[in-house]
Amino acid sequence: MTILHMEDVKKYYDGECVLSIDSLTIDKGTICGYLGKNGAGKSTTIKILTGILTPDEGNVYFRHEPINYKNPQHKQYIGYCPDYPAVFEKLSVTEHLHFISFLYGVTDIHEIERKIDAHLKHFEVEKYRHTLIKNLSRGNKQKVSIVSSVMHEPSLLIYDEPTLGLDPLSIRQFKSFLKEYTSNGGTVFLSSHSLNIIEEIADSVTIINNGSLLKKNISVSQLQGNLTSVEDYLISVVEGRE
Ligand SMILES: Nc1ncnc2c1ncn2[C@@H]1O[C@H](COP(=O)(O)OP(=O)(O)OP(=O)(O)O)[C@@H](O)[C@H]1O
Repeated sequence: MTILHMEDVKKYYDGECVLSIDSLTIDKGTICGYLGKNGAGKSTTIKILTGILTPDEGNVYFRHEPINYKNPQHKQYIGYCPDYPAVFEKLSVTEHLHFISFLYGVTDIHEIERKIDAHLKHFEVEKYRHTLIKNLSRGNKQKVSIVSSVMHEPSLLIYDEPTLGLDPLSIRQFKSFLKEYTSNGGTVFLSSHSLNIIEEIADSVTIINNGSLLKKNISVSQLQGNLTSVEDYLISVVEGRE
């Protein structure tokens, strides 16, 4: 089943077309890796999917309903994490997570506390629960940002380079976090230059270059079956050899 679908979407900056996607579908319950060179258009796509940016042409459908960009209701079903810690620096970790939960209409304090405990434990940052976020390291702020994105139990996670600044142990925790999330029916659209993460957890990859999709929903296990790494595949596609 398709959870998100883009159709004939275009975005222009200063009259120049930086994104032109004829169609893109994200299937429920999968982890879709979104790959491409610097400046290819990944963040622009993600900002359109999350409702941060409005497309200049075309439509985006969430659960088959067109998104109304003047009032993007689908935001409440989406967890977004950019490549920088999207956190309120002046709040403590728990204050921040309570605040984000309230913003999304989650009001059961016990339920919020239960989630905070579980997620902080998962990322081994529970000792910082009362620390002001401004006093955390960059990587720990990023973990709080990741946790913030799931407090309202979204059905779709859209992540733009979420592991920037995470150490190898935290990256392992991040991978198991996403696997658990999808095992409970969640869907993930993950832009990342860390191809080892994509190789390990993604079901499929979609490749963008110069604002257009070159490959869509290519099965990672099929690539592995052909003894092709995601890295080799990405480079050969971008260089026009695939
Ligand atoms: N606010 C803006 N004004 C003008 N051009 C922009 C703006 N934001 C992005 N662009 C341009 O749009 C194109 C796509 O940028 P985008 O940030 O989507 O790339 P990306 O694939 O996410 O790159 P990276 O891997 O470096 O993060 C680039 O050419 C970029 O210079």
